[in-house]
Amino acid sequence: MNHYDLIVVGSGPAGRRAAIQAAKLGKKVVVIEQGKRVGGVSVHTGTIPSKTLRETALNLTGWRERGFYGRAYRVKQEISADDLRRRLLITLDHEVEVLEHQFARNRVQHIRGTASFVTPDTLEILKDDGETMHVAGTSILLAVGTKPFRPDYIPFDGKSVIDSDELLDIEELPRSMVVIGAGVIGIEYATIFSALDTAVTVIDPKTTMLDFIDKEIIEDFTYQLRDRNMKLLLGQRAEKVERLPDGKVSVKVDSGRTIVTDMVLFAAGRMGATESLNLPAAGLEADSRGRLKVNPETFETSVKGIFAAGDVVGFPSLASTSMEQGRIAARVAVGEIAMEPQKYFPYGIYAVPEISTCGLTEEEMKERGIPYECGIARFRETSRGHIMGLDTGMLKLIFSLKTRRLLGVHIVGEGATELVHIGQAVLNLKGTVEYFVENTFNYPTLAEAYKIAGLDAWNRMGVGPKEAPVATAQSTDSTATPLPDKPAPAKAKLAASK
Ligand SMILES: Cc1cc2nc3c(=O)[nH]c(=O)nc-3n(C[C@H](O)[C@H](O)[C@H](O)COP(=O)(O)OP(=O)(O)OC[C@H]3O[C@@H](n4cnc5c(N)ncnc54)[C@H](O)[C@@H]3O)c2cc1C
Ligand SMILES: NC(=O)c1ccc[n+]([C@@H]2O[C@H](COP(=O)([O-])OP(=O)(O)OC[C@H]3O[C@@H](n4cnc5c(N)ncnc54)[C@H](O)[C@@H]3O)[C@@H](O)[C@H]2O)c1
Repeated sequence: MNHYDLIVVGSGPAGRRAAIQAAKLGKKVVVIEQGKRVGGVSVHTGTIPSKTLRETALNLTGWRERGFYGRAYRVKQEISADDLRRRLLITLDHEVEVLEHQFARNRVQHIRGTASFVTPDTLEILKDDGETMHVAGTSILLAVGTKPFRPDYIPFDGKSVIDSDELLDIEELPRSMVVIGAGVIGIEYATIFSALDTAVTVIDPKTTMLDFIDKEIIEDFTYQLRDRNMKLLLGQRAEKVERLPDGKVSVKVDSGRTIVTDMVLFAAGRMGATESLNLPAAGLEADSRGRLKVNPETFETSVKGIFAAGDVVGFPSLASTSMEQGRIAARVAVGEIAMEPQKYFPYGIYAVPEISTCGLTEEEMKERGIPYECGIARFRETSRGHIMGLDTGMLKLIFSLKTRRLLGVHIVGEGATELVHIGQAVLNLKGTVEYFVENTFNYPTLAEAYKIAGLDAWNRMGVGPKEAPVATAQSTDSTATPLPDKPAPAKAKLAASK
């Protein structure tokens, strides 16, 4: 039986980062992956495919040009499912190739098969041909990710009633679609299909959506969705989903209405993929959603030497944070010091339009009783916005009145997921409103919105109380009142507890 310094189960963002980090430290590492190709949910059914689909949809529809040429403008009149898939396959091939090359040049071994515990330090690997083998490790990292939640009352058939993993295999673009679940996945796909001219209805039992985003941003976003005729049935429950003989699907909603549609996408959360691991053999137990509990600083489970990282540990369940969790877990597992991650990480929601956010929302400022001021810039006020034909999009900055520090950045509109990093850097480096007022930005750019929003807030903030540390654009830890911690340390530390 082969023995490794670190065995990694799963080759998604958490697993791949962990494996390469441990290999760079000179350790003997193996990655066990049950999928046909390495990359995990992120490469094959999640992040990369959905973002490629979005980019293809925006390009083929000419979405970004409609500000100039009107809503009827199209680059390609008839867009088929094959048009969308073509670009997807090329992108995924590149992703897998890069990953395989990284593994090869860092001498990370890769075994294809499903791993399950025999003892806390030994795993059995079941291969496709039915053969089994065993491997032992000084440490084991579980980076097994998640699977879509598929309740029994939904008649999934992979064609007209599907989950988000199946969406990439559809044969035809639906003319109408009901999306059940207004979470990140539901909203991203609902808005992408709406951009493709599918008539989309979103149903969610909650009366609000994407509650972790600043309310003013969600109001602007919601207005844009309604303006292009998307139906948002919030506070309503899809009670019964039935496939009809003519191939359509009927969705009965508890408000009394019944919607007949070409396709239903069920996107109401995901479950930790821990079923096949035989956790009791390792002395571990998952929660009711298949997730594992870890120490949020080390990512070690309750069993010494067994670590878990990525979506399987729950919130925030992002590819970006999963990578960092994997890297930290690997360093701890092989006995190296792991630097604590930066306090604030961004969320990027790749809907149409994009939303991105970092730091505290206005609602959180109020809850914590922090006196604040906001600055807002609309993209249509920027020259770059004029050049791009943008009539929507906004950036909102939130500053503490006491320390003048930036505490939140919230963006909806073109380029939001890239633009947010300027705000993220200022947040983590503890910069004040003066940074935006005194800094020169490239012109014409959308980044100029930071200057406009900064000035907007600064004009209303006055000079502030004498004791406020406003002398420099970047206040230091010793002079500034520390940024209040978010209540959930797990969020700040990239780990889960929700
Ligand atoms: C539709 C969608 C869109 C998304 N978009 C974004 C986005 O834009 N930005 C972002 O940051 N995040 C996004 N995410 C989230 C992101 O994909 C996940 O956070 C990320 O993939 C989690 O990485 P992971 O390493 O935990 O595991 P995963 O990527 O889930 O990979 C786990 C791997 O483990 C393997 N595995 C499981 N059990 C076993 C076993 N017993 N033996 C061997 N192998 C096993 C699986 O086959 C899988 O390949 C999206 C997710 C979805 C579903
Ligand atoms: N851009 C990104 O970063 C990105 C994109 C997609 C997914 N993700 C990650 O993937 C994870 C899963 O996303 P998700 O959207 O599936 O889950 P979610 O937990 O974000 O949202 C689930 C939604 O479904 C609703 N819901 C729950 N049960 C329901 C039911 N029975 N019927 C109807 N609606 C119901 C909930 O009210 C909620 O609004 C998220 O944690 C997210 O972080 C991230």
